[in-house]
Amino acid sequence: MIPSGAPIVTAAEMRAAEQAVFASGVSQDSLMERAGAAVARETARFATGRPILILAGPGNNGGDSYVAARLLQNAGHDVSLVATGAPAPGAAERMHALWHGPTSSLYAARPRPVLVDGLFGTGMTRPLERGLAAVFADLCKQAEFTLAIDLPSGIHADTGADLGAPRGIDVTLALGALKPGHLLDIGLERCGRVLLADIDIPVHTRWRTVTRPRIDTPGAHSHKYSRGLVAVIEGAMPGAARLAARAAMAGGAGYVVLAGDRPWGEGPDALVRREVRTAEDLSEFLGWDRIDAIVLGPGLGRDRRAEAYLRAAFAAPKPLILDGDALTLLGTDAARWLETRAAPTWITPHSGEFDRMFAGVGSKIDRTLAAAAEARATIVHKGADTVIAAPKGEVRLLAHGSRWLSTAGTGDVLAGLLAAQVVQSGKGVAPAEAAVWLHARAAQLAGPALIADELIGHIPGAISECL
Ligand SMILES: NC(=O)C1=CN([C@@H]2O[C@H](COP(=O)(O)OP(=O)(O)OC[C@H]3O[C@@H](n4cnc5c(N)ncnc54)[C@H](OP(=O)(O)O)[C@@H]3O)[C@@H](O)[C@H]2O)[C@@H](O)CC1
Ligand SMILES: [K+]
Repeated sequence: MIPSGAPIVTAAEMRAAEQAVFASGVSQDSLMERAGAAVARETARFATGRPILILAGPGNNGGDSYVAARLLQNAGHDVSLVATGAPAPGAAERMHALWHGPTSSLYAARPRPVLVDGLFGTGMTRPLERGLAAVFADLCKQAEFTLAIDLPSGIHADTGADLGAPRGIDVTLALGALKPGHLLDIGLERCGRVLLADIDIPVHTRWRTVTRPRIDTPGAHSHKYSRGLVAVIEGAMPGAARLAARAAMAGGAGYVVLAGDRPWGEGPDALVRREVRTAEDLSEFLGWDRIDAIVLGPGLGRDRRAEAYLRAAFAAPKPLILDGDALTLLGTDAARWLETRAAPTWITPHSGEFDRMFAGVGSKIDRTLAAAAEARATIVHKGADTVIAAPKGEVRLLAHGSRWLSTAGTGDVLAGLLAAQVVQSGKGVAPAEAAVWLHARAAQLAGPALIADELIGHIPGAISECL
């Protein structure tokens, strides 16, 4: 469980925020006392009287450990401490000097029921040394409850990459703000439950976790067109487009048209069919001024006609949602193509599609942000760690994704749901954030081993939580 709408900052931004606090007259010691007190509070809450082993690394993460150890001991807990080296000069060293309880070296450490990991936090620069990682993993394994201070040692703060983090961390207490490492890559699965401790460090960022949207009940004068018309374009695999169209309907669009060469195909009776057999037919249809958003890509195919459909959709001056085969067709020229569009565009690649379209280095956030700026499109970079990025620098990270979403068709549902949010809530990151939240919530409501068709049935339930 990760707090919704919580700010996310990189290690460097966190350090800068700390420096600003120091510049305002707060000492490093008092900030470390705040951090250590938060750690002690949460540890005590979960320890329920059991003996505690605290691991203290050489940096300020270790400094937090020394504070927590002292406060827990003063409160009557049975605390022992393991130090992996001499504390760094400054606050950590001073906090070390204030600890008067039992201390051992890592290799002499005996497991205890409660383990607090204060080895490394945002300062991890390289993989854990093998011997240390093995002892640490063993102590975690033998503990009944493990809490990591700020980040599990062995998770890269900015990327979530695995630098040797153990399994079995129950709670990670993020200090001041979430870091990308809590939500990305291996970090997402190794942090356990993430709690956020407010230690009074103001942070300014455009990166947040996805929040529940507020959705308006249709007004007294609402009608099918005012609630938005979504056009979904069918292709070689019509089931995918049908899923997108049904999801747009369930997502609250007022009118959904499925355009393709199967004018009397299956689907709900409320789904309007429009016969489109050629790119010319499609261009003519997309010229209809009632259309508020177009979905292209689910099951489109990659043949000549698909390419011509893509060109027709690009030429239409309407909000456009591109997924699946449309993204594959864009290929490595994606950014060049996308940035030519005057109307807003959203693309929803999974990592394979994203990597085929965009180069880039850094974390998933860095790469998605760079691609969004280059393509001038809002990108929903799907995965267990979904990242939404907009051209002007906003980022949203999904904190409650369901692993059960990794089945065929769930992406088509997301594309349709996104179109429904685009026609209802406008530009940029907001509709993408709403769609991603509803999609994830519908998946939770659908439960394990869900299939995409069932997911659609749970969208209204997810919406009802947003009214
Ligand atoms: N500033 C403050 O007052 C506040 C800070 N806070 C706390 O401080 C944490 C950040 O502290 P930090 O910057 O000191 O980094 P930290 O994570 O302790 O590690 C740095 C040390 O580890 C070393 N090292 C790195 N990787 C290594 C490896 N693989 N194997 C071995 N060594 C390795 C590295 O060595 P070096 O790379 O320099 O050789 C350096 O000595 C933050 O997460 C939060 O808990 C909060 O309490 C708020 C107040
Ligand atoms: K840690």
